Amino acid sequence: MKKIIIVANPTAGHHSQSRIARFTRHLAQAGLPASVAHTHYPGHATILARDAAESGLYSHIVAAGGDGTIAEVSAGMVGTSAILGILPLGSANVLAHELRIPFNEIRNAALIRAGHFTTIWPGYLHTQAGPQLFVQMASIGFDAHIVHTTSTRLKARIGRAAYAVSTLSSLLRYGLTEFTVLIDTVPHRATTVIVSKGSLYAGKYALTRHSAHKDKKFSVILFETSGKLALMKTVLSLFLGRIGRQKGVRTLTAATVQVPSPAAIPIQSDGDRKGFSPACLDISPSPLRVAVTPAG
Ligand SMILES: Nc1ncnc2c1ncn2[C@@H]1O[C@H](COP(=O)(O)OP(=O)(O)OP(=O)(O)O)[C@@H](O)[C@H]1O
Repeated sequence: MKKIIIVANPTAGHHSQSRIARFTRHLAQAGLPASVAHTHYPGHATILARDAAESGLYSHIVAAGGDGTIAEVSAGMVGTSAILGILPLGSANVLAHELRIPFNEIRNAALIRAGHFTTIWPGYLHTQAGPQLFVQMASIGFDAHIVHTTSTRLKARIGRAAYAVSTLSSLLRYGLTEFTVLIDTVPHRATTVIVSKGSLYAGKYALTRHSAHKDKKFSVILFETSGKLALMKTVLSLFLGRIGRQKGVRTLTAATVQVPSPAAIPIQSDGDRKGFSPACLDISPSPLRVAVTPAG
């Protein structure tokens, strides 16, 4: 009989030993023996997930954390037959909202037991630091500056509200730079680019109408605005769910995105800082199986 391993990030926003213990207990009651491996440093989740996938002992590898933990676990198991489970214990948990993963441990354990999964195609971000898998979205420009300047301490204290603080200070301080972005090799000019697999942003805000998780494509949202006032309106429209109708914003579909600019434009993926441009983004050559409810 195959087992379950839970890769838990103790630094994730809503990490909870008691919730993991309850989840493990419910899995055991359903006849699924589960063990827990805690991460000790950034990137450790990839090593733990890779070892688990290569051992062939586990049907499911569960990422207990937020989008950053899910991305690191996914990087270790993408292309294998193991199924990714998600126990949403992060700050924003965008992928979990997107795939309608139960936040309740009892319902989540039942979902793992039922064995349903969907197949998604994650993205890869290539920078000077090497290739890094992302599951939900990456961005270059203003949006990434927010992530770069969000205080880890404040995030630990007030959770997602720390991003609101950083958004306001970034609106005042970020020097908007226009750069060239190649979308499926076609050049465009923008001050920010959001490259998204999903349809949601920062939790449950609507970014696009269509989720591209099951496609070998991204949704690419270009901010063509160059003034601060226009940027403020764009940010407001994002949080009001009206970004699709905002002047100076364009949504395209693509399989590759390149930002050749050597001008050190900030980059983030799945809510974590990922250095600066130049960068290239493409679709993972192998898919990922993710445990979901039949409706998810
Ligand atoms: N033991 C650890 N010590 C320090 N950092 C860690 C450790 N384990 C993982 N990390 C790092 O923590 C980062 C943040 O984790 P994660 O994204 O899951 O939580 P979050 O930021 O609260 O959630 P969300 O992305 O949903 O807002 C990960 O990208 C990972 O690199």
